[in-house]
Amino acid sequence: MADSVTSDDQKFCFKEVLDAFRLCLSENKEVYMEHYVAGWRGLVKFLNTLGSVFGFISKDAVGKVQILVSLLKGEDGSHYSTIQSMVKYELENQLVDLTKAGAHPTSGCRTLLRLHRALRWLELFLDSLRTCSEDSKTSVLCADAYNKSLSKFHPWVVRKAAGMAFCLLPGRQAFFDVMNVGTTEQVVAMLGEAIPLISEVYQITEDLYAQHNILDIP
Ligand SMILES: CCCCCCCCCCCCC/C=C/[C@@H](O)[C@H](COP(=O)(O)O)NC(=O)CCCCCCCCCCCCCCC
Repeated sequence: MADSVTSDDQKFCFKEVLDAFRLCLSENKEVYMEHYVAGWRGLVKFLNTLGSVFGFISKDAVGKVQILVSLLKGEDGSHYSTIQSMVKYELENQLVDLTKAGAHPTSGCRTLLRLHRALRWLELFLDSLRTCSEDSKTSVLCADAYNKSLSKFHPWVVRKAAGMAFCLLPGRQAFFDVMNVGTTEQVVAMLGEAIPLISEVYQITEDLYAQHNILDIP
């Protein structure tokens, strides 16, 4: 019994992701970095349960999460408590390469932008998972969401590798099982809760980056 409790604790549960995104927004709609990275950590954990073919995607996401965590925990960490404060601090202190790659390849603004673009893919993918029929193929849903969003930022070779990895995604039911939420109805309900939260975080970040003209950081 104790063993099964322990292994349950270690299992990924989609609720982790939901909770992180629920905590992301402050009262005045700032996005807390701590919870944003916690959301990504949960997603990476999910990805890791799908097998090593997704390793190259997971590695990139982990690297980016680590950069943000180091900034948050570093000596200037107080400036990184929200995405808004990060953008202000890094822009005011010329810590971002705005037009071409240069001295700041790991700025918070650049790193977060990469995850932010992937968040749009996630929003589309989760929404299609929520509404799809029983016989839908997750590989097709995932590729459609990718082609409508993140793919335009990726070179051919990355698009090709991603496309091949998508073909190895488990089917809808196995996918729902890995989410570890419960019945299909419960998964669909939890997706219905998570998607608006993810959308709002996405939109606030998008508007902030647009306002500062930093949506194209190289
Ligand atoms: C369901 C599993 C499928 C996951 C597919 C995610 C979209 C495919 C992304 C392909 C990225 C390939 C790796 C390399 C990327 C980088 O070149 C590229 C640019 O970075 P750079 O400017 O520093 O070079 N990086 C990125 O665009 C960031 C990608 C971050 C991807 C994170 C994906 C996390 C997936 C989480 C799955 C969760 C599903 C949850 C369902 C309940």
